[in-house]
Amino acid sequence: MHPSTSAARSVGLNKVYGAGETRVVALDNVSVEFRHGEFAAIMGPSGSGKSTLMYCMAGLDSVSSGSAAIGETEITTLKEAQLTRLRRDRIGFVFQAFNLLPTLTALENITLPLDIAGREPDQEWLAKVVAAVGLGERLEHRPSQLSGGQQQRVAVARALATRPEIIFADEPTGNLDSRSGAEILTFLRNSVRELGQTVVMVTHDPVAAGYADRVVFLADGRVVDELTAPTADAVLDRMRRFEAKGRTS
Ligand SMILES: Nc1ncnc2c1ncn2[C@@H]1O[C@H](COP(=O)(O)OP(=O)(O)OP(=O)(O)O)[C@@H](O)[C@H]1O
Repeated sequence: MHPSTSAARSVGLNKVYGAGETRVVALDNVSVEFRHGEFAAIMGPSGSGKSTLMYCMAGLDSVSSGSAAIGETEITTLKEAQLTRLRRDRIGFVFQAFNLLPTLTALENITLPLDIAGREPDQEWLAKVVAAVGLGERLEHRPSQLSGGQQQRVAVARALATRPEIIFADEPTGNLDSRSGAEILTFLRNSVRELGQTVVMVTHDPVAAGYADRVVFLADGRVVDELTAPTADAVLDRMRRFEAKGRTS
């Protein structure tokens, strides 16, 4: 889509929570770039700053200093209303909890962001997304009539419906068994490969990270490494090294 530009970028990003005794440096000078058409994973031990990085880069949380951009738009200086619009129009989100509306059907949940934005759906695109979700007749079912994996597929389709510049997914397989998790990861993988989407996913799981094109590793709020074309084994091996280092330092 935009091969030469980045989909999201941070430069020298810092995020500090609290003050005095309770001060926590969640992000320490993080510079990272996610390219258009890339499926990237963010990994690291618990508390390393993965969710904070995602939230700051997606304009869901404020930064303490440094810069964060979506495409060419610097987001740290935007006013709340502008940020809301940017999130609505340019970003898709998938969370660990599926966050579907219980009174709407699966299909209505998928098209909800378009309705909220008052946008006419791109019918061709929507048809592709709906076909990719693979729910068939269950599209008319309500979330409570769907399995966890099916509900999360609806949530991914909802994120795709507006054809956002980038999708941020926070532990999208965290609530799923391994088979449903694999379906979601394949769906995300295909949305990048076949539909040209850009996905950044926070995960704990080396198997999930193995679906990505690239893994960025965080430790203590810093980017400490990255791996291109990762396998689950290579990711696990890297994680073990950081954890061993953490114990000795
Ligand atoms: N709202 C908050 N107030 C104070 N400290 C916070 C807040 N949110 C996060 N932190 C702290 O910032 C650090 C990074 O947290 P973050 O949730 O980004 O880590 P994570 O790598 O996503 O962890 P996990 O894998 O356990 O979800 C942690 O030390 C955490 O305790």
